[in-house]
Amino acid sequence: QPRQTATAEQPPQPSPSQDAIGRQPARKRVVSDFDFGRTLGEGSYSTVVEATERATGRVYAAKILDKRHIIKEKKIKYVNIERDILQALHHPFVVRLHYAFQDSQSLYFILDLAPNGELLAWIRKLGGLAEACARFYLAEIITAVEYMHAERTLHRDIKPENILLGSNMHILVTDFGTAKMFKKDEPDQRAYSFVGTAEYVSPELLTDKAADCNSDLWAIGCIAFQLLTGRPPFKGSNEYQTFQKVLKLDYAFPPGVPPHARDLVERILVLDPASRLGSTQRGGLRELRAHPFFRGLEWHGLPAQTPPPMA
Ligand SMILES: O=C(O)[C@@H]1CCC(=O)N(CCc2ccc(Cl)cc2)[C@H]1c1ccccc1Cl
Repeated sequence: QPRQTATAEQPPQPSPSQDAIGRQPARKRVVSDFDFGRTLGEGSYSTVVEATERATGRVYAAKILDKRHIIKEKKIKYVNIERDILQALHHPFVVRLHYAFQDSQSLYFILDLAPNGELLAWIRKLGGLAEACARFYLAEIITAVEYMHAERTLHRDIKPENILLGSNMHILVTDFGTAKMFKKDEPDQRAYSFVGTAEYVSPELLTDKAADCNSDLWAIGCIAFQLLTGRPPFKGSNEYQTFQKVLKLDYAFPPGVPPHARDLVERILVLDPASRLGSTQRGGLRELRAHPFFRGLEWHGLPAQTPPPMA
């Protein structure tokens, strides 16, 4: 590519390998580009540690997976799915994958750091959020899931442990290892290969193993209940007992839940997926925005709003 000679009128054009303002292209990162620090969390197939990029001082969360363990547990497919979906999703409420690399032992996902931890910890600490907080964070969760569904992606394991809080106290949805991204022309937009976490699993997944957008909607209903009361609606002494409660819609509100909030949960936690408020058959999650519980909430521009103080 002969460099064009700069003339008075024609400033030097950056060569194709340089981006617009002449910066170096994004070089493939390697392990030695980072200093790894304290452990932030342990998953069944991964460890998340703080990672500082030496060249810039930027601090990230590094999700490190042991290759031998992944192979032994036959999870290679899930790792590739997580990588592809993280790479494809770009939204302020979805954790961002900055770099992905590997060495002989491990795979590394360099992700946004979420300094304020899991939403679950806040719910437990406060015993449930004040109505204004519950409204705001439920709206952010609905916004994030609506974006994923628009990208033909089912999360399939939405729960307060997978909803992190950034330094600005906005949400960052994480853990896409069990998500499913459909191709544009895929006729059957249902997934048959995975069961989520017992407290948030939908009845249709337990009966006919099929999960779709309405199953993520069910999880939103469970999270709404938990944001308001401090506990998930369906909780048995073991997984089987929890499944029984889900299938029988066996849950009850404690006293003190505002009527509009209760009504919203009751309209989502419906056994028939198509009849749920916000179901794909009823036009999708946007239907939730019109519910009286959200009266007064400005849905547009949530990422730019200041979250209400966590209480
Ligand atoms: O998708 C990519 O960017 C590459 C493509 C080339 C490649 O080899 N990998 C790793 C594939 C892989 C997945 C699981 C195990 Cl146990 C080993 C290798 C992919 C990869 C690299 C780093 C981190 C994750 C992944 Cl999936």
